[in-house]
Amino acid sequence: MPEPTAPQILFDHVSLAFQPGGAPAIEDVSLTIPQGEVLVVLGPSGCGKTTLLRLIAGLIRPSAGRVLVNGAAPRPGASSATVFQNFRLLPWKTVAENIAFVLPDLPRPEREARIARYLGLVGLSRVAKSYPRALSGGMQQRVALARALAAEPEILLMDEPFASLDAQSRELMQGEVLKLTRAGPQGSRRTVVFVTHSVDEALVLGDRVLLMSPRPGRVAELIALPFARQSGDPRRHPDFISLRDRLWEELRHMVLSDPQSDFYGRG
Ligand SMILES: Nc1ncnc2c1ncn2[C@@H]1O[C@H](COP(=O)(O)OP(=O)(O)OP(=O)(O)O)[C@@H](O)[C@H]1O
Repeated sequence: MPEPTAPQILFDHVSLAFQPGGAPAIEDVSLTIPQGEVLVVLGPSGCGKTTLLRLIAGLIRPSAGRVLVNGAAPRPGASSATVFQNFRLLPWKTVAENIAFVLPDLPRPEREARIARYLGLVGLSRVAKSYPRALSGGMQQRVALARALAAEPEILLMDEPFASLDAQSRELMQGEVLKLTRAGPQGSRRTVVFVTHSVDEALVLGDRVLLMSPRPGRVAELIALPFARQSGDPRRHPDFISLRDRLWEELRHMVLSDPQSDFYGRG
């Protein structure tokens, strides 16, 4: 399979401080993400994972350096859609209306077809007419995922989207993300930047893993996964366990050596 090459997302020596002159949340991050890649971002709490997503979404601008998406500064809502951990469904709208809300410009038959397609994909066709309060937290999160997918963005930004799901739903949803991102020829595949705290999830879903170190957030390592896009369960690949152990050890070390971490100096 040919390697994807075009840098759809470019970070060029990017630093960001939330307060002018304050300590940077992320510092000197340089990175290219080709079209169609699934990049999983892993790192201790506070290392700037969400900040990275918000920069790609165009919600914040770098204090130094450049972020480019398709060669231009990103504009909110232009080429990406985000699935947050804290799904933001509108409580006064039904499940179907929540999804319709992000598709205002589509003619009605097409809009309804999209709603049906993506609700089917997340296994929730039967609750289209329900209100969010009638659904479990996990089901609401799947609606939020369907809503982001239904917009069919070029880039899908996922911020711990499965953190609140039960183990079974989480695994099923990971399978759906894999189907979505693996299907289709290069060029038609969606680019995904996926933030997680789970090393296993990172290794199952990613083409590459970006490991970030904290305070300020920097690129600690970029790892091309040897089992990405291969048939079969990546967890059975001979390199899976050793890579998982290594990443765990690096994360553990980062947390134990961070003076601002609750676990500083332990272990
Ligand atoms: N709006 C903001 N104003 C000031 N500081 C902020 C703001 N948003 C984030 N920060 C700080 O920037 C740093 C990076 O935050 P960010 O949320 O990107 O980290 P994260 O890796 O996603 O954390 P977590 O894993 O806990 O979600 C943290 O120190 C955080 O306190």
